[in-house]
Amino acid sequence: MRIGPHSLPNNVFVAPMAGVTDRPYRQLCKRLGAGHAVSEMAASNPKLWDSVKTSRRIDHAGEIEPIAVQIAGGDPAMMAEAARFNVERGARIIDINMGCPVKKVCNVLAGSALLRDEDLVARIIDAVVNACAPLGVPVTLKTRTGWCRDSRNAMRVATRAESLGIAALALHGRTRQDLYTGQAEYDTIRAVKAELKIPVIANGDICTPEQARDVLQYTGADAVMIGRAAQGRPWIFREVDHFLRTGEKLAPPDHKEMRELLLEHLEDHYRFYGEYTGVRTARKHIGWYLADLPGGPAFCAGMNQIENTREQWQAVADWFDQSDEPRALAA
Ligand SMILES: Cc1cc2nc3c(=O)[nH]c(=O)nc-3n(C[C@H](O)[C@H](O)[C@H](O)COP(=O)(O)O)c2cc1C
Repeated sequence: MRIGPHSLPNNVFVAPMAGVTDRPYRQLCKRLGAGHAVSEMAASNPKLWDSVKTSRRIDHAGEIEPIAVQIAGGDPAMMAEAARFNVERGARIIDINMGCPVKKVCNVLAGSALLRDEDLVARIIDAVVNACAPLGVPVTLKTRTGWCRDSRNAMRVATRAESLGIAALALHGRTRQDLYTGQAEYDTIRAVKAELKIPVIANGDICTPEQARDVLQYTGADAVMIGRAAQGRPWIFREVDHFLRTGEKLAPPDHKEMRELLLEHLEDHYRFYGEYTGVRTARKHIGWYLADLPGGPAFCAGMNQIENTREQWQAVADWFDQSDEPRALAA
C-alpha cells in the first residue's frame, strides 16, 4: 500500500494512542511487522511546543521512515503552521486528528468535535494540504464515523477530504458519542471505502488475525489499524501480517523472546527519554506486557518504588529469569 510517494511494507498499521504509542513503542511495532505508525497527537498550538509533553512527542529523531506525525487543533492557520513545523523536524507524512473524543480536546473544538462543523473541517484540511503540498508531504486524516449516532457524517467528511487532497483516510467505526463503548461498526467504513479512490484504513476492535482478515474482507479497506490490542503486545503486527499473507497462525513469542523484547524496549525508553522520564514511561509498558502473565500484576505493583533505570531493567530481567516455566501468554 502507498501513502503519497511512500510505499509501505504491509497493510497492518499501529494506531496512534497518546501515552501508549510513544517513539520507542512505534519503533518496536515497526520492527515487529507494523507497516505504518502515526505518532501520538501533538498540539498544533505553538505555545505548547516547548512543553515537556509536546516537545517529547514532536521529537522523531532516529525513527523508522516514513515518519508520520499527527497534529491536533481547530484553527486552520495554526494547523498549517504546525504541519510545516513538523515537516521541518522530519515528518514525511502529516496526519490530522479528527477522532479524539477526550473532553479537553473537544472543548477547544479539536479532535472529533470538528465533525460538528464540516466547513471548518474543510478549511483545516485545505490549509494543511496547501502547507504540505509544496514540501512533497502527503496529508492523511484520522476520524470517526460522526459526532453522534443519529448524524453519522463520515461519508460527507471523507468525500470532501478526498477532493481537498487527503492522501489516505483512517476511519474508527465509532462516533464520538460512543467513546470506546459498544462494538465498532464496519458498515460505515465499507460504505466510505466504496465511494473513495484514496486508501481507506479500517480501525476499531481488531484484536486477532482473523478479525483483521474479516474486517478487510467485509469493508474492502486497504489496511487495518490496531490500537488497544497492541498495548503490551507489539508482536501482534507480525502475527496479523503473517496470517493475512499465508493464512497461517504464528505462535506467540516464547518466554525468552518476550524477555528480550521487553528489555530492549526498556533500553530504548532510557535512551530516548533519559533517567527520570525513561523510568516512568517504561513503567507503564512493563505493566501492559505483564498484565496477563501469572504474577505479572503483583510484580508491577512493586515497580512504582523503583526510581532508576538500572534497577528497573534488572528487576524485569530477574523476574523473567526467576520463572522456570515458560509463562502462558495471553492469546
Ligand atoms: C489511550 C488511547 C489514546 C489514544 N490516542 C489517540 C491519538 O493520540 N490520536 C488518535 O487519532 N487516536 C487516538 N486514540 C484512538 C485510537 O487510535 C483508535 O482509533 C481507537 O483506540 C480504536 O482502535 P482499537 O479498537 O484498535 O483500539 C487513542 C486511543 C486510546 C485507547
